[in-house]
Amino acid sequence: MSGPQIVLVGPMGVGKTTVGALLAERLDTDYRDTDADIVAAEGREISDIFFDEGEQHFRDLEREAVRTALAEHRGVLALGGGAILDKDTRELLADLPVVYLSMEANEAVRRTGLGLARPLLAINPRQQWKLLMEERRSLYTEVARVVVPTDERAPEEVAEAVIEALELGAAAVPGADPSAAPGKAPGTAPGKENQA
Ligand SMILES: Nc1ncnc2c1ncn2[C@@H]1O[C@H](COP(=O)(O)OP(=O)(O)O)[C@@H](O)[C@H]1O
Ligand SMILES: O=C(O)C1=C[C@@H](OP(=O)(O)O)[C@@H](O)[C@H](O)C1
Ligand SMILES: [Mg+2]
Repeated sequence: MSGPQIVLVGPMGVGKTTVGALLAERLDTDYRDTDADIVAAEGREISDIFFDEGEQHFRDLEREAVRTALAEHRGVLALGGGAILDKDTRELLADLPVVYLSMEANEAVRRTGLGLARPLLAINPRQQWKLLMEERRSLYTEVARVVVPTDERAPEEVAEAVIEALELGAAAVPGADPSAAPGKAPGTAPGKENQA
């Protein structure tokens, strides 16, 4: 199958970057993060791009970064939290092993903390996070094959739950034949039965 082995989506601070790197290590594959790709290509921090040129310019860069990464990368890929706002991106994600990492609002505020690294949460983070989730929750669910809640789970436990949810366990065992691992039917709508 072409495309990344795992694509992580979910809100800011849920742990896509942290868990993505752990997953790549566990699965002995490469890790890539579209936020990092944008920072490297532009030579500037995301907060500077937001403040200097505005969110829409960032979204344009993000759409291209996601398209390129989906075409090139075969390991674990983490997207920025707002990447799924773009319809073309959502279409590209159809039938890929997309995992929605979810969490509750209290945990989100704890994990993102104060600071300017995430410009959309720079002012009134709790209310902003709630508003963003009202807009985005159904989009994360739409693109995801499985949902993995992260509340009260350490990053290593989240990584383990992702591997179980995608039934990649055999691939994590040295010497095992990954092609023997059963896969979920592509496009399965995530409901309770797909929560890990
Ligand atoms: N499962 C977890 N439990 C507690 N803290 C976490 C967990 N996953 C990530 N974090 C912390 O939350 C913050 C945001 O994580 P990050 O991986 O950057 O999220 P994202 O890429 O989804 O925005 C980091 O400080 C990270 O150490
Ligand atoms: O949700 C968003 O709109 C954003 C999420 C961020 O990535 P993380 O989800 O990795 O924090 C980053 O792309 C930018 O600050 C915008
Ligand atoms: Mg991130």
